[in-house]
Amino acid sequence: MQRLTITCPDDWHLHLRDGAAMRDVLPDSARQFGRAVIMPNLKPPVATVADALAYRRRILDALPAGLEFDPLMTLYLTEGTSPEEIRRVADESRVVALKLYPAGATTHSEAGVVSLEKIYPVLEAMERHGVPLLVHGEVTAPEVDIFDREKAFIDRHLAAIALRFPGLRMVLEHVTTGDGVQFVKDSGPNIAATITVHHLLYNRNALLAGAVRPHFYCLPVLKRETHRLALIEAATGGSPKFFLGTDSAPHPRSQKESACGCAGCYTARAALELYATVFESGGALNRLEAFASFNGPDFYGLPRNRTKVVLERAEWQLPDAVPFGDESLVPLKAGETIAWRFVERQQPE
Ligand SMILES: NC(=O)N[C@@H](CC(=O)O)C(=O)O
Ligand SMILES: [Zn+2]
Ligand SMILES: [Zn+2]
Repeated sequence: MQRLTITCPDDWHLHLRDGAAMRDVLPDSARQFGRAVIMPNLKPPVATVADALAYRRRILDALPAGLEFDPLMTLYLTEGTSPEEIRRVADESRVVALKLYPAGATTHSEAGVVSLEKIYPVLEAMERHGVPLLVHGEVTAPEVDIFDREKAFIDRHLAAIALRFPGLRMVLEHVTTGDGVQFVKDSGPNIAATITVHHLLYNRNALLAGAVRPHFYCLPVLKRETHRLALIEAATGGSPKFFLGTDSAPHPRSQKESACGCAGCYTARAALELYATVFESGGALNRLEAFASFNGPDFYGLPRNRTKVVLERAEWQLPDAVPFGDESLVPLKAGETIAWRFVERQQPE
């Protein structure tokens, strides 16, 4: 049996939700990942250090005994965020970044930013204090085609922010295009990106060819094959600027299989196994550890994990659905057989 032992990975972009739904999904992530950057798009948003620490406490209270998991919290950047709040973030190691959602770009982004110029004083404070800005990089202008919204965001906004705040550390979250990859590669070491496993596995045909398949609907939306190949090259190519961020985003089945379905793929059930599959088919299994376990902590200035995880090449079948509060949740690859299986986490000797 082929086995793969790597340093315990982290998930640098995760949606855990709250309450009973969170209790159902949290173990999937906490089993595989040592830490995760927890997205703040709750309703109401996690907007202050006090909110983030209260949310972190709820996560730790919901963590099953025996699992070691460190939630790295983020704040939702609004036009009301104050530069003083940035100083509080800089002084609080349990809060690691702020998340920028352009208003209307994605799930629970109503509280997001309409006018980027309004947050320049906050960006200036973040640059000064070394606090990273995590970006959902899509414009929302109705005349811009949904498949072009990432590139338009880079051209219209991200490039200008990078020029104006040259020391600002930024992560282009869930990068989905060759244009995004190129922007990150051409930028300094202060700019990086996370890559989801669903954008590595699928192009937009999965969503639209033959039938509309709502479980493949996420934002940014899946792109054409050339972009998927650019993402694979970025993830497996050895650059330290790209790291693992699942963007696992659970929504109840009833809200996915709907005339107005929510955006988000639930990938946490088999996240590491699916990344392993992608790296294996790219002939780059030896680079999985850097992508999953080294590049993220190095960018954030955090220590790499000391525990290890073991995967084995053994087939298993994902469930058709899993519990999610009062509802059910359909994982990515529901009912399908996959090639890698997570075995265990090992303590250092
Ligand atoms: N990725 C998604 O499609 N959805 C995310 C929000 C986000 O990360 O944009 C969610 O919270 O559901
Ligand atoms: Zn997003
Ligand atoms: Zn997300």
